[in-house]
Amino acid sequence: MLNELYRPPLALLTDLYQLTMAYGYWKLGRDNQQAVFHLFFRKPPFNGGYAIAAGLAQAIEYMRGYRFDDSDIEYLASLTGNDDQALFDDGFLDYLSKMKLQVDVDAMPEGTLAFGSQPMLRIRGPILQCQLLETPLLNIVNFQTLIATKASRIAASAAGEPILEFGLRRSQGIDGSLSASRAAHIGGCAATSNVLAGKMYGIPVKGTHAHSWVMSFDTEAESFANYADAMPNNCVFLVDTYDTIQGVREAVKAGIQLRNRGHEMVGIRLDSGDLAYLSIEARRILDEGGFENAAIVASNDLDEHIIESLKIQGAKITVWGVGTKLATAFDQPALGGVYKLGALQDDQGNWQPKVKLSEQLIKTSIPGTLQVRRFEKNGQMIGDMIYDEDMGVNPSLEIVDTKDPTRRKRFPSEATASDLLVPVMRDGVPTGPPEEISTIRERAINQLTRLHPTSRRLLNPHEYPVGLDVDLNRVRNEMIDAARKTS
Ligand SMILES: Nc1ncnc2c1ncn2[C@@H]1O[C@H](COP(=O)(O)OP(=O)(O)OP(=O)(O)O)[C@@H](O)[C@H]1O
Ligand SMILES: O=P(O)(O)OC[C@H]1O[C@H](OP(=O)(O)OP(=O)(O)O)[C@H](O)[C@@H]1O
Ligand SMILES: O=C(O)c1cccnc1
Repeated sequence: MLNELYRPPLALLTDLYQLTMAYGYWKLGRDNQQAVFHLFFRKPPFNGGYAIAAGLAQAIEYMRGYRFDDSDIEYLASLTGNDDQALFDDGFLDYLSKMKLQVDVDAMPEGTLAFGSQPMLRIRGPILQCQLLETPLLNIVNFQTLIATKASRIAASAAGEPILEFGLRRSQGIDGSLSASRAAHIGGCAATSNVLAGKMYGIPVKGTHAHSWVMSFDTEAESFANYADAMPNNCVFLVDTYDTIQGVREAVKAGIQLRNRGHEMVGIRLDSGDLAYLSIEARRILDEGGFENAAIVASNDLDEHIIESLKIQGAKITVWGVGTKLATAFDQPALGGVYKLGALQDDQGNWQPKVKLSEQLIKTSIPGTLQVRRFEKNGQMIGDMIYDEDMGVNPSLEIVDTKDPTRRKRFPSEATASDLLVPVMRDGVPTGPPEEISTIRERAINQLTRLHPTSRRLLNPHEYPVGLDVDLNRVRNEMIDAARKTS
């Protein structure tokens, strides 16, 4: 199923300007000029200290099947410019119809902790092809990275208690929901209510019942009894349709009947009112009724901040149902990931680094063919270095902050170091099968334990050190000076 959704023809899933540039490169005979682009964000979302890389499997799936089919070519042939003449000529359309993707992609495996300014993906290949890929790669990776990060924050606030992702009904369209469910699981959610996402991506699915079930019977007691008859092995009773405390008492009665028939009630769900107070009361009633192990699920517009607050209030919630605020990344609906040219090969086959200037240093691009090296000591991540693979790493192991060049840090030589971008595609062919989602999820959880808690905290986290290798920093400064002089 994963293959079907991202299966071609999806080559038109790009901005028109990518095709106008592609046309220009083709006309100039520059279509095969080799280029390197990097995909990165500048600042972790939600004012947090980190992001969790996600979406690579779908990005690879998208590229793996990349082609323009006959109907795509027909559509492109129908586009006209302001003189009503065709936008693209037949030779170019023929070229597109025969084009095979020849890019090399190096990327952070999904579930890797990512920080500002560092490439999560590096795409090298014919400039025309790299350019066409910009928009779909950003579309796929930006959203999943955003949601995986949100889920990770929510999971952190629940401190190990399971989160059920309930976002489907309020998420942004069909793939908005499916990829949100996938990314939410990577970020730490235990299960989803989205059955198609469960089937497609191998995510556990879970569900309770709605208020409509209770309302469809004359009494709440009758609704619980009938639900227990129908679903004895999955009984979570929604107790807040009329009076929550009375609802919990009815759940206990239904639970006793169920137990007499050899089944155990899973728990209850609260969906309104003061969740701290009601969960404490519900716990007492359930315990007194002999249901010490019954779960108390809570839902109702939850996010990491409300969950944190409920925990401080001593809420007795054991399972958290989170929908809207998670699947729509409510407080920051987009990750500002960008895709920038790093280097171009000249006629002699030499790589020429490229830079884009900006008033703000953080927005000035980083030239070169970049790699990210992560340093760790005593099992803790101590900082990341962005370096140019062609220049290598300066033996000083010193980094310079990308925003403030006066801030520098030197890594100890005994620190362990690993490069984060690994080959995932060569000449348009994936280097291996997609990873299991459980492997990705475990990677995210494991890496978080290696990030210092001060960088993990939800509010005003300590900024994890990321900087440029000193040689790369010097070359970048020289290029900035030279570009300013000529502009
Ligand atoms: N003890 C609590 N502390 C902090 N926030 C809470 C607490 N209990 C519930 N909330 C949150 O308060 C928000 C709004 O709750 P509100 O009381 O408006 O809705 P409600 O009780 O569900 O009402 P309705 O019956 O209209 O759905 C929700 O996001 C909910 O998760
Ligand atoms: O609040 P969220 O985090 O988005 O979680 C999903 C919400 O969706 C359902 O409500 P809805 O009113 O749609 O249906 P219901 O009648 O089953 O409660 C559910 O009861 C949750 O409150
Ligand atoms: O199973 C549930 O309780 C559920 C599913 C979707 C949305 N809200 C709740």
